[in-house]
Amino acid sequence: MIIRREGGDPLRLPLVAPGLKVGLFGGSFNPAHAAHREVSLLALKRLRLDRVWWLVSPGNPLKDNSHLPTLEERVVFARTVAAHPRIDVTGIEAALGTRYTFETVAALRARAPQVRFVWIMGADNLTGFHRWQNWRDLAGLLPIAVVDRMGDSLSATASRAARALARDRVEESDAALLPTLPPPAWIFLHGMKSPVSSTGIRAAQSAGAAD
Ligand SMILES: Nc1ncnc2c1ncn2[C@@H]1O[C@H](COP(=O)(O)OP(=O)(O)OP(=O)(O)O)[C@@H](O)[C@H]1O
Ligand SMILES: O=C(O)c1ccc[n+]([C@@H]2O[C@H](COP(=O)([O-])O)[C@@H](O)[C@H]2O)c1
Repeated sequence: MIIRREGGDPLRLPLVAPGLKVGLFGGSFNPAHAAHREVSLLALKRLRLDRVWWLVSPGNPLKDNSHLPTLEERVVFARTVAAHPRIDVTGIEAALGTRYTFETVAALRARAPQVRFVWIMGADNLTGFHRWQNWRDLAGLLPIAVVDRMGDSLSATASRAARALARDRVEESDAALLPTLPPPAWIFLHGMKSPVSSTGIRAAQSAGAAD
């Protein structure tokens, strides 16, 4: 399996061991920013994860990707932002040839069956989760941690997916148990309300370029 590490060489799946607790944090990372790092650190701490893998997407299947920088450019920059010994920035989806999260997670579980994977996403993604391919089956593949995001708390917790999965919601005080729980199981983690977004950064960059 190919990922890219420092130096840019194609590599395999990051090292795994039985029982390792790994958070999967997928995104366009166009560009990566401080809130991505903050979400990862929050998940590492609250879920007691061993590692977080950033899955830099070849292209979100629900977004227009015509102006997306190359995967390599996004991975290289994301590494400078992540800069943490327990965060691996990867291009796993390109290596697997998957784009939909359900396919990615199914492939990873098949390749590393003894790893305890958790899907991590911001609250905005819970709001639209019911539009993801096979979202109910995805929720049945691995526990999910949703991290609060400025402007998205209410729409996320009242969303179609949140209502459909209401019985599977885990108390926040049990966050450390989430990676070991049989799916479907999900949690909404408070403690972050960052307004930072890639959209805002791109807008500021364009405004700066126009000056
Ligand atoms: N400020 C934030 N707070 C919480 N989660 C965030 C925040 N920014 C991004 N995320 C989460 O990080 C993951 C990757 O997001 P992405 O790379 O699309 O960044 P983004 O800032 O949402 O980008 P864009 O503005 O282009 O949509 C998603 O699960 C998203 O919800
Ligand atoms: O599988 C899907 O149908 C699906 C639909 C929308 C988004 N996703 C994934 O959600 C993650 C966050 O996407 P983004 O663009 O908000 O950074 C990223 O890993 C996408 O591949 C997945």
